[in-house]
Amino acid sequence: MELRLLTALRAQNPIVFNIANFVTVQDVANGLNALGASPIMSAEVQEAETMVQIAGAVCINLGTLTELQIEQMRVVGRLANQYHKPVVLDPVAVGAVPYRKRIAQELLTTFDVAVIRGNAGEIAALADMDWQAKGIDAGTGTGDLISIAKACANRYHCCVILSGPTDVITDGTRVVQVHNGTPLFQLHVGSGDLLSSIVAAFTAISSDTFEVAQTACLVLAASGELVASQLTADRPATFTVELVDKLSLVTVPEIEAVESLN
Ligand SMILES: Nc1ncnc2c1ncn2[C@@H]1O[C@H](COP(=O)(O)OP(=O)(O)O)[C@@H](O)[C@H]1O
Ligand SMILES: Cc1ncsc1CCOP(=O)(O)O
Ligand SMILES: [Mg+2]
Repeated sequence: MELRLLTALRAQNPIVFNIANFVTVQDVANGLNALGASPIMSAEVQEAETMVQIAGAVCINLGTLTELQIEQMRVVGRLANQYHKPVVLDPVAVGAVPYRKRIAQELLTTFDVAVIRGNAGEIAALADMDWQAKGIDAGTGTGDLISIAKACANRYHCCVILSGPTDVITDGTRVVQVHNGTPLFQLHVGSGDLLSSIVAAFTAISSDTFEVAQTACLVLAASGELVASQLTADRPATFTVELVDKLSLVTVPEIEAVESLN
């Protein structure tokens, strides 16, 4: 685990170009900004090349995809590969909506991604493994999460983050699990979207994708855990606001004091 990467991210303030969804776009922008990255969002394919050129990394989120946005994703993904900018894909609800799964799998043949970040329902769907996803949420299943994450990583030749109560990070061979977090994340729509964009921010400052994926998971999960530990009741709105503040203020020693991974 390389928490020095958080210090480096705050020093470098990398631009993260997000093809976002209209549900959580501002949460993602504010969370990235608070952490120390520099978000930019765009829905116009005509400016795709400039966006990719100025960005340190790209995050493509399928949350509210449209045919127009899918074409933008194709163009941006190819440009990101051309300019050697890492791409993080957030395959929102591909386990619940066959159309989305088809689009995600088509995109994954169109350009290379550094990381796929999704919940169990989404990662299982991309790996064509049994799971019962529920809308945007993980849903339920009996499969082994590490096997599912590895299968996805090996199928698409990238790092995979299977997020949830425990985040499973794998490059298809190596596995690290981050046990930090809080159930309050499940009451905050946009937690996963924010994590995917934070992963992208870290990929902009280090080429060790497996390392940065773990670090990003730890930073967000530990920040949420620290916020939850100070709340006197499960308040979803307060958690959301406090989380953004914590992303701005959290220190490496604070994270080290609570980190739980194996
Ligand atoms: N029950 C939980 N307990 C602790 N942390 C959680 C829990 N559910 C999700 N998280 C955390 O919330 C963040 C978003 O993950 P997840 O909820 O899986 O994404 P999504 O919102 O895309 O379904 C991750 O940092 C994850 O560790
Ligand atoms: C509710 C919803 N619908 C389409 S995208 C979206 C937000 C998903 O956010 P997250 O996956 O981070 O919970
Ligand atoms: Mg999600």
